[in-house]
Amino acid sequence: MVDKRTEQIKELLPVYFIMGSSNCNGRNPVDVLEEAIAGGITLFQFREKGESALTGKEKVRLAERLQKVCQENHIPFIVNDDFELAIELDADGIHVGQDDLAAVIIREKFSNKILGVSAHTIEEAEQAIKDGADYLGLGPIYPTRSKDDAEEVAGTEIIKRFRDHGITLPIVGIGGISPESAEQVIQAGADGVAVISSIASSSDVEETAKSFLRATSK
Ligand SMILES: C=C1C=NC(C(F)(F)F)=NC1=N
Ligand SMILES: [Mg+2]
Repeated sequence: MVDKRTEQIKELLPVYFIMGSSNCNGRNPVDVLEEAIAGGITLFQFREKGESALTGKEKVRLAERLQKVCQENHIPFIVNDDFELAIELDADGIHVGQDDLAAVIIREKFSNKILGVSAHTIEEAEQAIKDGADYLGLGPIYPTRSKDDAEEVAGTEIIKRFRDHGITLPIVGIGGISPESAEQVIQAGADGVAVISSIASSSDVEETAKSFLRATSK
């Protein structure tokens, strides 16, 4: 059964750029996002994390500025973890991990929005599907420098295993993915790659985003 919602979500996942102020090497995150969009990213997640992360009003103001760039370019704006912020901004969706607010609660309050869930086991994936998740984030596929409390490196094997188990929900791989390794992530059965530092800290953000788009176009 070809589900329309699933197809719509799959079209958003090929190059899923994730970023916060700490990923931009001191550059203006608005410029970085504009360049990434010019390079063809298909989805954006605001993830303000790390010791230098903005908080309170400053975080909201940056989120609003990045959301505006996304709206001007018809790129959905997803918020990581922070449900209050997602509601306050009327974001297009939210991404939560296993230690964040339960997906089932979010699904109730944030009904027709995009809901992404990080999963490391088949059980977590099946629970997320029951809770109404639109896509799963699987990883870290390769060693990552963007998340200091990442689970152990899974390799593209995790994607194959979930697909072989019969998980058909859209999947995006995350963790240390480069333009060179992106194709293997797609070949393993993912619908896209989620990228933080390879794009955000690139010396040519637009070109790097373009190379991911080429690597993930089926
Ligand atoms: C920890 C994360 C894992 N996966 C994803 C996504 F790529 F969106 F699925 N985002 C996160 N913030
Ligand atoms: Mg989280």
